[in-house]
Parts: sequence; C-alpha cells; structure tokens
Amino acid sequence: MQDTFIDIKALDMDARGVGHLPDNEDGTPGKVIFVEGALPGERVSFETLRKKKNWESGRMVTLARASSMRVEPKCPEFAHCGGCSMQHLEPSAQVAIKQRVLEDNLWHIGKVKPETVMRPMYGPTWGYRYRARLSVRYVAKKETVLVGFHERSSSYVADMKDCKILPPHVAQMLMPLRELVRSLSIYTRMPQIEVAVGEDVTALVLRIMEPLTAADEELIKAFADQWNIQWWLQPKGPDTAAPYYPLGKELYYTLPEFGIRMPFKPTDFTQVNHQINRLLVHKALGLLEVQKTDRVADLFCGLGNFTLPLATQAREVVGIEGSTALTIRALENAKANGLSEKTSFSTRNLFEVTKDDLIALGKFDRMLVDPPRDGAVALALALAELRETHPEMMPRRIVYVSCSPSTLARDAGILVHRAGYVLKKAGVVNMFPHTSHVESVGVFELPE
Ligand SMILES: C[S@@+](CC[C@H](N)C(=O)[O-])C[C@H]1O[C@@H](n2cnc3c(N)ncnc32)[C@H](O)[C@@H]1O
Ligand code: SF4
Repeated sequence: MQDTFIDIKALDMDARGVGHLPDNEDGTPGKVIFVEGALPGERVSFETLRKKKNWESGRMVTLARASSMRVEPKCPEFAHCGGCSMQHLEPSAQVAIKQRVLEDNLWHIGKVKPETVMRPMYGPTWGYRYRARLSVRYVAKKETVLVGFHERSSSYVADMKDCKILPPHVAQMLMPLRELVRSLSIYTRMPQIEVAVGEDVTALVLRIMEPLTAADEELIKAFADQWNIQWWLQPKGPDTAAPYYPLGKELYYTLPEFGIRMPFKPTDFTQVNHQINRLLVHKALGLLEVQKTDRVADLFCGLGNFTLPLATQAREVVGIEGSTALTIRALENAKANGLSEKTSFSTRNLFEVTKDDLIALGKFDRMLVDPPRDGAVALALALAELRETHPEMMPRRIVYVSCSPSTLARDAGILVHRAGYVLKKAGVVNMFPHTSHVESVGVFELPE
C-alpha cells in the first residue's frame, strides 16, 4: 500500500505534529492526524497507532520535507524514553511554541490578552532536572533491572543507560544503580528511587516494600561511599522517608540574592532546578513591585521559596500552604533565616478558599500565587466576590506562577472579566527544556 503524506501545521501539547488528511469527496474536512516525531512545516508519512472516528494518532515513518528547526536529538534514548518529547526541535523554537501555547490558552479559554508578552526566562538547557522519580523494574525475561523514566505512552520502564536532562553525576549512576538493585535481596520489592540534588549533597530515596537484610545494608552503604550520595529509606508513604546513610548531611538550596538558605527533604516540593529557581524568584518579586510598607500573601507557599525572599522586602508576609509538613518546614526555614518576625504560616486547603476567608485574613497589598496544575479557581472566584462587597480589600497586584497554561487561562478569565483586574504581562519560563511542560507567569493589576 502507498504511504499517505500529510503537511504538519502545528504541534500539540504532547509535542506531536498535527496535520489533516485531504478533504473527503463530499467536501468535508479530512481527519485530524497527530504524528509523533513530526514538526510544523514538515511533510511526512505516518504509521497509525490509534484510529478514532474524527482523528488518528501515529508515528512518523518518512520525512519528505524537514523543518529548518529540526535538530539531531542529543540523547540516544530520545526515540523511546517518555522523559522528553521535544529534543528534535531547536531549543529556542521549543520556547516559541510554548509561548504560543500560553497565548492561545489565554485567548481561547480565558478570553484575555496580556498587555505585554514578556521575554522568556531561560535557565540551563541540559542537566537541569534536580528532582526526579525513577521507576525500578526487574525484567525477568532479560534477567535485568531497569532504572529510569517510563517509555513513551507506556507503563514500561525505558532502558535508559544515560540521560541528558539529569545532572551528569546522577546520569552516571543509572547503570551502577541497576547493578546495585539487582544485587539486593529485595530487588523485586523496590518500585522507585527518588532523586533530589542539593547544593552539598545528592539524596536518593529508596522505596522499599520489605526490610533490607544486613548484607543489603552493607551494599547500599558501599554505594553511598563510592558515589558520594546520601540514602534515604521510604518503607511506606512519602512521610515515612527518613535519612539512612550517611547521617549528618543536610539537603539545602540557597537564594544568594536574598541571603537565604533553604533546607528541604527530598520528598518535599521544590522547584526543579536551583538556577532557574533563583531567576524565577528574582523575576516574580520584581513583577510584584513590593514596597517596604506592604502586607503580602504567598499562596501555595510550599517551604517558603517566595515567602522568605518577600519578607526581606515587605512589612509582613503571610504564607498559606496545603501540606502540614511543608508549613512546618516553612516555619523552621523562616526561623533559621531570621525572618520569623515578618512571616506567619498556616495550613489551609486553598481549593476551598472563600470570600469570607479572604476577609478574615485581612487586606493584602500584593499576592503571589503558585498553585499546582489544578490552578487557583476558588481564589479567583473569591476575589471576584470580594469585588462586589469589599473592593477596598482586594490586592492591587497579583503575580500568578503557573505550571499549567490552561488553568492559568481559566483563572485569568475570572480575574479579568469578573474580579476587574488587568492582565498586564504574561510570559513563559523555560523551566523544563525538551519536555512539553509549560511554566508561565501572569501579572494582574487593579486599574487606578
Ligand atoms: C507549584 S508548588 C509551589 C510551592 C512553592 N511556591 C515553591 O516555589 O516551592 C504548589 C504548592 O501547592 C501546595 N498545594 C497543593 N494543593 C493545595 C491545596 N489544595 N491548598 C493549598 N496548597 C496546596 C503543594 O503542597 C505545593 O507546595
Ligand atoms: S529524559 Fe533523559 S533519557 Fe529520557 S529522553 Fe530525556 S534526556 Fe534522554
């Protein structure tokens, strides 16, 4: 059978090329086709993997016309590993596409346009992933253990011998980790290893479903000595993770611009890379235009990543977070950095925050919001209601840091069309190069 060729017009959120089959004989448009590995501007043939009434998805077979933006993927695992989806696209074109995704979402979902689209923020392009969850699987057929990310659209673990987005010292450990796991008595009972890189130490959290034997303990201690890492053991949920060997090392990152040092646990939420985090904090605080006399809210504050730097500039900062463990860490970190007097923290489910809660919290001059993927719809609605009854209590400026352009767009729609804010600026942060994750920032202001 002859291959069907199509022209690729766009890229979808999973970095698949999007094209159409030719129009049908009755004049109706041909099916939409999503092609893995194809880029906008290219002409490709494809092999179908899924077929639905209105669309098909598949994999590129022949590249008849290549995009000028196509580059050779740096990682040999790229073809099968699900960790990256855009390595075949020139890095600046990846960012341009993410910016388009952000603007399209803001317009189509939120019906808003920023007054200014900010220049993208760049961090390191390779070796940036300081936090990662690696899956561990024993493959009986091959008599081997795999340690790595999942394969593309599958639950299998990729046969990942190297990785270009993990820091080189972590990537170098991938093969030795396979050997280590295989040599342990419980090699079928350890489903994952979490990695967290601090400034002085790299922690590996070993999820164990059965206790280690004395011989296992010797082996993993020798590994820690050889690779200069700290083992943590996690027998059950994330709260059970505890340092194991060697003890006395502390995982932390710093924000030198603000003289802040942040200890953290490897299972805590921290931004993916310390360098880009420094830029993000610098940029977000600049956009918030904090004044010395301001009372500021940091919502979804985690361990205080924005709260503590804010406290060096504002009169008072109130951090609110859903996880008790992180709230406690934020309190400890404020104390360790001499910022307790200017900060307070509490645990609250912000997915249920109401107008009355906002009134009870008191007036904030500015607000930093950094929610998980679900966004902050309850907050946006609460602010819209506040406008009706207590407009004097609304924060003048909001900086919204987002890891999901669609929920940012939804919340931006509410903030602009119902709460009366203006979307002054929006832009992307290239926090996750080569993946389809889009990190972005929006700046909202009340008109004078
Ligand atoms: C993207 S992280 C930001 C953390 C922090 N701002 C930082 O930069 O490290 C989102 C935070 O929201 C918290 N969170 C998730 N669901 C929440 C909820 N329903 N209410 C309050 N906080 C929540 C998470 O625990 C996490 O700390
Ligand atoms: S996640 Fe690592 S191993 Fe997988 S494709 Fe990306 S760079 Fe390669």
